[in-house]
Amino acid sequence: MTRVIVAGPRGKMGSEALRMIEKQEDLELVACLDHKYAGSQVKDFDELPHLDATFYDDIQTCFNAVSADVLVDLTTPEYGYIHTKTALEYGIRPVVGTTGFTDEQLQELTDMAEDKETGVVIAPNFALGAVLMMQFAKWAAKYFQDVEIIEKHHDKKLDAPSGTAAKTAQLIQDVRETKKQGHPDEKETIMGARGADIDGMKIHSMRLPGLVAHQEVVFGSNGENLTIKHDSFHRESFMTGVKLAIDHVMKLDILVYGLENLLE
Ligand SMILES: NC(=O)C1=CN([C@@H]2O[C@H](COP(=O)(O)OP(=O)(O)OC[C@H]3O[C@@H](n4cnc5c(N)ncnc54)[C@H](OP(=O)(O)O)[C@@H]3O)[C@@H](O)[C@H]2O)C=CC1
Ligand SMILES: O=C(O)C1=N[C@H](C(=O)O)C[C@H](O)C1
Repeated sequence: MTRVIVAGPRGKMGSEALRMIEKQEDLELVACLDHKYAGSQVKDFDELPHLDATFYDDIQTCFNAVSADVLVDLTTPEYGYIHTKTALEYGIRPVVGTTGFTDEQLQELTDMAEDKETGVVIAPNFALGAVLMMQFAKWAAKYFQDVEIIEKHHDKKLDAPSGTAAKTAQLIQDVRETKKQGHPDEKETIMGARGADIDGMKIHSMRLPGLVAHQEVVFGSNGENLTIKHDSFHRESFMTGVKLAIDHVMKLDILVYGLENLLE
């Protein structure tokens, strides 16, 4: 039995994670970390599963009060980072879905995990289709140098570009040489019109009510375009990946960034 704490239990992803955990015979929810409602039980909330697990609003109090194997963090960039560091200090293995960490923060957490020989999984996207979309994009980038990433999310999202878009760009960078795309003399008459720039490739972030999580990676060459597209229509799409990450993190002693590293 793996004992799990969920941070962000009332959120769109956190509540879905509670529903997933409730269905698993080998996972036990032992506590929740929120910044509100300390002392409440999960079952006190009508919209959450009928589970006996206490809400804590202080991470140290929480970690001192309960024995846990894994912290699943689905909060905000600011707190996700603090939670991940604190979990490592307590020897609790973090599974992090929270996006928006800087490269420096990711490096610091990587070094800390190695130093403590404690497993961490940070996955910018837990949906298996999205992981495949990123891998296909990396493959295509070997043959198509010009690429633009268009990510579309709900308008409650805090970070831009999305973690998935940033990870996709990183995977493409692994195989693509720096190239400034578009006309060499192009000028933006409205700032930002051409999107964010990574080594000359562009990322465009759309935020609209009604969207969940969607991305297109569009490659261009002479007389042809290749579009690789993924849509998450429901947050259930992320839960197979969350369970996979919980199972794997128990066997790891380093930080793994990206679910593709856990797939056969
Ligand atoms: N890796 C993946 O596959 C996916 C990752 N994400 C990422 O997961 C994160 C959460 O997304 P989502 O569920 O949509 O966001 P929500 O805003 O719906 O949920 C975040 C929750 O965290 C709570 N929270 C805020 N601060 C704290 C804190 N200090 N301690 C504990 N809880 C806190 C919020 O409470 P309150 O509302 O009261 O402030 C809220 O309930 C984001 O970073 C998002 O990008 C999302 C989908 C998929
Ligand atoms: O905030 C979201 O919703 C999502 N965040 C992740 C990201 O930033 O890529 C994963 C998915 O796109 C949904």
